[in-house]
Amino acid sequence: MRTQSPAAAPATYPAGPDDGMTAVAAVDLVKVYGSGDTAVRALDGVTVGFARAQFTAIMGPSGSGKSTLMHCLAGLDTATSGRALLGGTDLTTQSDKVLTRVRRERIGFVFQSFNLLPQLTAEQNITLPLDLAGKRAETGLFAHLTDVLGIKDRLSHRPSELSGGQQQRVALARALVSRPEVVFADEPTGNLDSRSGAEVLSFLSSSVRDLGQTIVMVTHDPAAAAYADRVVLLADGKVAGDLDRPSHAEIADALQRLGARR
Ligand SMILES: Nc1ncnc2c1ncn2[C@@H]1O[C@H](COP(=O)(O)OP(=O)(O)OP(=O)(O)O)[C@@H](O)[C@H]1O
Repeated sequence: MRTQSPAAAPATYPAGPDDGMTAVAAVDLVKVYGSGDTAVRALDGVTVGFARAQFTAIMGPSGSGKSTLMHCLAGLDTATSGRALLGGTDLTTQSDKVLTRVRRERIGFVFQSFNLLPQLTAEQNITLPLDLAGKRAETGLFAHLTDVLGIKDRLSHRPSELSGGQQQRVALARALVSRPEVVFADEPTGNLDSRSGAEVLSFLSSSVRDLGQTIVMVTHDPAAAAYADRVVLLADGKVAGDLDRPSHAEIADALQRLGARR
């Protein structure tokens, strides 16, 4: 394990978050749910950048703010203060209408529960974000993704006719086919057996190498996080660690130390 690689975005920004290497970033991000005595400070001044063409896992104890951070960076939730930057766009100052377009056109999502539309075929699910944006897939990308993901002969099937692993592979193709600036994956292997989960993680990691995709994944599973180039640890709404290409054992150890600190 190294503490810093040349490709890794620094946790703070000597050159500023618009340094051209950073796909998405939080700058002193604060999120408070509720008010008065019942207020919860889910994010307590998080500053972290996620480099282009890198696979980062976000980990931390339950309630540490992982989902809140991802939701603020994806324009699904609004921060209380600070900045959530996607490329040069500060999501915290955008209207709901702009945020809807940003989510549809600039971000790919992969969820634990697949979130495919049941009435559409696999192919229609994959092309839906492009269809909504009135765009076509980059030449060859649809064929490449469906080939690599092994779903070419399943394209006319509906989700109910596919296994969980196949459904998640359809969701991966949907997330990547528009070449989004970042793919956010929320526990993408949470509903899969270990073999299907390993296939999904291998694909995510190869899409960084082969397509230059930027991926940010929230996970509880150290084995899943070990596929990432970098692991950012959260605790109590703050960044509590930043590991460069850690092994499974190093991740498990860091999580244990965080748990013991509480
Ligand atoms: N809508 C909400 N209203 C009030 N409090 C919330 C809300 N969403 C999250 N929280 C609180 O904010 C804190 C951070 O929650 P968050 O879901 O981001 O953590 P997490 O690290 O993703 O947790 P887990 O691993 O259990 O999914 C927790 O204390 C949680 O109870």
